[in-house]
Amino acid sequence: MKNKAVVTADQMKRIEQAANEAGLLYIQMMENAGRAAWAELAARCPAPGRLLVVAGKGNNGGDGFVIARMAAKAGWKVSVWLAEGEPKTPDACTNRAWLAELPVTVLSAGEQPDARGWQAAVDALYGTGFHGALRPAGQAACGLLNRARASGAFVLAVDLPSGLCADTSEAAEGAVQADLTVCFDSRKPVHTEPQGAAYCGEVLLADIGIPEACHQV
Ligand SMILES: NC(=O)C1=CN([C@@H]2O[C@H](COP(=O)(O)OP(=O)(O)OC[C@H]3O[C@@H](n4cnc5c(N)ncnc54)[C@H](OP(=O)(O)O)[C@@H]3O)[C@@H](O)[C@H]2O)[C@@H](O)CC1
Ligand SMILES: [K+]
Repeated sequence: MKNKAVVTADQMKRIEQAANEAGLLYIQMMENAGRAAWAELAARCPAPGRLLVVAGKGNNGGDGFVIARMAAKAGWKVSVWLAEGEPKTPDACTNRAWLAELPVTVLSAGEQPDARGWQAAVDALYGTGFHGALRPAGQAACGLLNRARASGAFVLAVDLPSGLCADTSEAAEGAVQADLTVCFDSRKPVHTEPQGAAYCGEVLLADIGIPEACHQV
């Protein structure tokens, strides 16, 4: 794809809004984002194993539910940890509901999984909506992902590692260290500035189908 401009979280929201108004619905963008991230993970971890998806309450968590669905269909043994409780945004709720039809273990906020024994872990806790410091639940979830990585799991960050601010690259104490970050449509400053990029690992930009014309916002 073309090397697009780096955009802020707010610009990204406006680009997504323009795409939605042009007919590429938000839920389709979430589907495209989750599938693109899953494809990159599957390419790096081709043998199905145990996958942990740590999901937040926003649309970043929604992308994580898409990944969980794709992984389960591909034969992975998938657990989803709702680290901050049930999702709150409509599209994330829809994708959460679709998991009920699959052999996916869903853990509530109070059921923290073990950090060991995962081939891969997906950080779908916070994306562009994160700002400020981590609260206790976020600290626990980011800590778990970092311990899973220390125990050998390959960590994929969805859009950006949780605990980082997309616009300033500022890293909250305890932020996630990823092996791979798949970002969507356009890079944000966190992907290009050294302070943020150090947490991202490899950065891949995925096309989620947004038409070029929608970037003139
Ligand atoms: N828009 C689209 O169509 C598409 C968007 N896409 C995806 O959506 C992502 C953006 O989603 P989003 O805007 O829902 O925000 P998101 O990153 O999930 O975070 C919100 C959550 O974070 C929380 N939170 C924030 N700060 C916090 C703190 N300090 N400590 C603790 N919690 C904190 C906040 O909680 P609250 O403050 O409301 O209690 C809320 O629950 C984007 O990165 C991409 O992955 C793709 O699917 C493509 C289509
Ligand atoms: K994330």
